[in-house]
Amino acid sequence: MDISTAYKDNNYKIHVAENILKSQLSEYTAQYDNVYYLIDEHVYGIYKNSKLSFIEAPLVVTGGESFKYASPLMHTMEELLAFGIKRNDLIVVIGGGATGDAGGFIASTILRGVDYIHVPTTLLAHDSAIGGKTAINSKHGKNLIGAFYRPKAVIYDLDFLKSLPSSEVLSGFGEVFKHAMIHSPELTEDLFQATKETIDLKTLTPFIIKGIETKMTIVIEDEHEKGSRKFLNLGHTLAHAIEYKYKIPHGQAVMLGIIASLYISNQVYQLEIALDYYVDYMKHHGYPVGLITDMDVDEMLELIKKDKKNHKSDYISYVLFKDENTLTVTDIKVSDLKMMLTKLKERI
Ligand SMILES: O=C(O)C(=O)C[C@@H](O)[C@H](O)[C@H](O)COP(=O)(O)O
Repeated sequence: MDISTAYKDNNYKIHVAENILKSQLSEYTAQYDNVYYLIDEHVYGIYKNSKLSFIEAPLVVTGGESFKYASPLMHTMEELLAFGIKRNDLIVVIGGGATGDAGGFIASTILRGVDYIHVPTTLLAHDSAIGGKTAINSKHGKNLIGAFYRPKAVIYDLDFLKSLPSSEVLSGFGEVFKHAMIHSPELTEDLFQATKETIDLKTLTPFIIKGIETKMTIVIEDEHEKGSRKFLNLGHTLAHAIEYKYKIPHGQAVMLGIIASLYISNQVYQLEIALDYYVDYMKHHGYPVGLITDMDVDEMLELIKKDKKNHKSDYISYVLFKDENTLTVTDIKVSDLKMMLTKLKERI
């Protein structure tokens, strides 16, 4: 299936299907004199003699989140410059969300911008590869350095998902779940039902596609996150802090962050969202819900204060439900948030 973006210009396609990488990629690479491949070391280790054997001399980069720091990033940039990369060359980034974020950041800054193609290899990356956000981490927190920079295409070969360990499936599913919640209560309930017992990749394809479409619609209306794109950060305010502190996979932290968002929505907007329904479901699937009980609220707040959505000192901009169908971004006083997170710890 191909999904096309609908920006005013500079559009690109998201190709989603099994076993499409080589054939689909060749349609793009044929247009460039030089193509540089940045591949996550874990992905390359698994597929170098099979799906990726057609790639000659790739740059194999540090796997996962540890690639998203200045030092490994500069190393790869220096390598690209040493090879003589030119502005009219292409970079193909193959890996999960972290590789995509950092690879996209390299493409957006090297020579002030070189074309790139995302080849996401994880479930999580059905989210991060869409919408042109690139990022690396700082000692002050996650994703604090980056740019908006559209790829030339996204080639999502679902075959890669078959080798994912269960912790990665759980992580990616966090973003699938988030997209369903953003889409509608009906889609969320369908997803609950489809995954009541197990999260099985075979049943997820329609939800992944729906997730991509949901995200695309929002990103096209607000590419630079001035308004509705902030809704895509549902659950991320606490998630980024938990992920940064406890080094758990991003989407697993997002699930914990969603619990916090629902609890805070109930408090701020006097809603009656059945928190236990969500908490029990997440515990059943093995999400580390206990970290909410363990977290040091002051430490979390220090990280949350650095969130890019914040625009007023002493207030945190939080994505909340104001009714069961409607998301909103609400500025919450740090002292009030401290009280609510402390109560949530006791509530879980
Ligand atoms: O694309 C977006 O916009 C999102 O907010 C999607 C998030 O799920 C994604 O994880 C993003 O990288 C995190 O948001 P950030 O803006 O704080 O980096």
